[in-house]
Amino acid sequence: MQTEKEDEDDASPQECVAMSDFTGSGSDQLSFSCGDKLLVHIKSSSDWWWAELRGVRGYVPASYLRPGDAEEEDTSLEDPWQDEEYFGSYGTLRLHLEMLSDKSRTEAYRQVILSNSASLRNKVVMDLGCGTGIISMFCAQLAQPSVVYAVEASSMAEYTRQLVRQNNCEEVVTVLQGRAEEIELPEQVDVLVSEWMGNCLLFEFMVESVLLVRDRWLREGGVMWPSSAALTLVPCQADSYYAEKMAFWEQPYGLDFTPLQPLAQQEFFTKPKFSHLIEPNDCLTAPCDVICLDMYTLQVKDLEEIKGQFHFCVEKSGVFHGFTAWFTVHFESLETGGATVELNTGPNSEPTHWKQTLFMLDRPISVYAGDLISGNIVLYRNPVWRRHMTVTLHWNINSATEETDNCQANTKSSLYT
Ligand SMILES: N=C(N)NCC[C@H]1O[C@@H](n2cnc3c(N)ncnc32)[C@H](O)[C@@H]1O
Repeated sequence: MQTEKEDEDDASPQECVAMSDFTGSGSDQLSFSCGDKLLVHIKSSSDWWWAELRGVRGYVPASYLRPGDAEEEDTSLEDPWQDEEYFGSYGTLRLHLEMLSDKSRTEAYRQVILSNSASLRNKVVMDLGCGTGIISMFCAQLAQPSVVYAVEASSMAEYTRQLVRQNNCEEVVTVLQGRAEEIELPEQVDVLVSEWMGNCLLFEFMVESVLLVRDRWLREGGVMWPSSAALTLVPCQADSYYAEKMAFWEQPYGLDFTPLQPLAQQEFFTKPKFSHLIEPNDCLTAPCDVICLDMYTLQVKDLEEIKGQFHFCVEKSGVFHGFTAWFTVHFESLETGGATVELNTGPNSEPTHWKQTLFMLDRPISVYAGDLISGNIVLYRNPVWRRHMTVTLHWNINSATEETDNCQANTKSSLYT
């Protein structure tokens, strides 16, 4: 409960920076990510302060914060892009095997090249973040571009050169090792193709590199592949996940372990579950595209905070365990009026290695046909760790049944680690 004092607005709140992630428990604690800038209004005690982050107030552990004007600690020594770890992970085969084994993803890019093969003749292409070079080699095999600049920052690039030679593509494909936004090309490109999508569409924020390269190397009238991207959300039930992580503690081996359930909620339900596979009939409503990105107009500054609204009408009564998110990207045709290719990572399409992302509610709630779940989603890019973001969901449930015209305000903030 807020004391009288905390209701007052203090004269001059102090800006502090979070030194690590914190996941609040209960409704009066405020969650934040490492690097977030908070406004401290009241230093209620030596341990807990009353603070504000992006308009939401709550208690925060004082030990997690340092004054905003304090000397940057050794975190400034670390790369905010964590490139060593990031490109290191792409220097091994594990992630490339996962991506190449994803037929839905890889065949979609193949289909894009195939269906535009005639128009690709004599075109200059860049494959940004080419990995093993699969898309570049599709271009060389299925079309006749004049050149494909296959750009790869990780040490995989040296193997990519071998694969290009091994598959007789060296006439067309030139492999360049380096961060795409830092390399020099001899010419502008007609087509910028990249497979940049991460969990929840934006995680990794490779999309920033795509935008920087677009602005520097894509010629006037050039084509972006993907051309657009959408993040889709749906309220869902997640019985098996709930049973596995929460109901489990009710009576393991005949004992009552329910005192551990608050811990389980904190540990398992406060962060998103990547690689969740939702069944179509887990969806409680029709899904809604909450964020739509136009790859021709999207700006890097827009990535700091991306907001989307949603209004869901419950189609069938059930248990509302959480929200599931996925993305869809579209590849426009090089020919006017030509067919657009779609890569959809949702539950009604072939599964992909991204699967879907599940945001569990702190506690499930029964909903009934006709109930309205409306609110908004905000993707906040981490101001320090530039490949990370926080996803915050605010929603209300307006019950359709007369007896309970409850309108509960709820907030869920899921931190990406
Ligand atoms: N979520 C994804 N699609 N990740 C694919 C990332 C692939 O692109 C590479 N990559 C990511 N960012 C960049 C960049 N700015 N420049 C060059 N290669 C990059 C990365 O090494 C990996 O091979």
